[in-house]
Amino acid sequence: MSIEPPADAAAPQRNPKAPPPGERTTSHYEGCRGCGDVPGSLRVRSWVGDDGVSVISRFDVLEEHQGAPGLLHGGMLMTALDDALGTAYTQVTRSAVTARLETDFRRPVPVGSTLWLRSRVDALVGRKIYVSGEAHLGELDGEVAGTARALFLEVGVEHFLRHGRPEDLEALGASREVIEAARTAR
Ligand SMILES: CCCCCCCCCCCCCCCC(=O)SCCNC(=O)CCNC(=O)[C@H](O)C(C)(C)COP(=O)(O)OP(=O)(O)OC[C@H]1O[C@@H](n2cnc3c(N)ncnc32)[C@H](O)[C@@H]1OP(=O)(O)O
Repeated sequence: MSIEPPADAAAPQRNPKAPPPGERTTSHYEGCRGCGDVPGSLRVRSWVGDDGVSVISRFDVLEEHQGAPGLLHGGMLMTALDDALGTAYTQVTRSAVTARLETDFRRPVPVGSTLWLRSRVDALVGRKIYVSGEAHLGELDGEVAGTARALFLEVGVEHFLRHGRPEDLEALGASREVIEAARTAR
C-alpha cells in the first residue's frame, strides 16, 4: 500500500498545546523502549525544531545496540526512527500509531557514535499522518546514515484500552471497568 501523500494534502498545522521550539518533548509513554527512561530503552531524546513542527532527536549508539561487530543493528535504527517520527506527529495531533514504516539504510553506524535525527509531518489527510525523517551521523548536518517515511493513523484512547495489557493500563490510572467496557464495545 502506498504511503505517498496526495498532492493536494493539507499542510500540517501545529497543535497549539504542543511544546514551543527548542523545548524537550516528553516521552509518549514512560515504558516505551524507544524514548522511555527504562532498562532496555534506546533512550531517544527529542526537542522541538525551530519551526515548531519538526523534531530533532538524539540517539547514542551503544554496545547493546550492535548487529554486526561494532556496528548498529538495522532494527535498532528503525526503532529510533519510528520513535522520532512518532514524536514529530505529536506536534500536530495527539495519539496515532505506525501503520507503515519504510527505511533506507545508507551508511553503517559505528558503536560509540551519536545519531541526530530530523523528522517532520509532511501531510495530514483525515486520520492519515504522513511523516518522514533522516538520521545524521555525528552532527545535525552530518552524513545521512538512514532515512524513513511512515504513515501513522490517528487512534483514540480506546485503541490502547482495547489492546493494551490490563496491568499496564491500570498503572496509568485506567479502571478495570473502563478497560472492560473498551474491550466489549463494538
Ligand atoms: C489509559 C490509556 C493510555 C494511552 C497511552 C497512549 C500512549 C501513546 C503511545 C503512542 C505510540 C506511538 C509509539 C511509536 C510508534 C509505534 O510503535 S506504534 C506501534 C506499532 N503499530 C501498531 O501496533 C499498529 C497496529 N495496527 C493497527 O492497530 C491498525 O492496523 C491501524 C493502524 C490502527 C489501522 O487500522 P484501522 O484504524 O482499522 O484503519 P484501516 O481502516 O485499516 O485503514 C484506514 C486507512 O489507512 C490505510 N492504511 C492502513 N494501514 C496501511 C498501511 N500499512 N499502509 C498504507 N495504508 C494503510 C487504509 O488503506 C485506509 O485507507 P483509506 O481506505 O481510508 O484511504
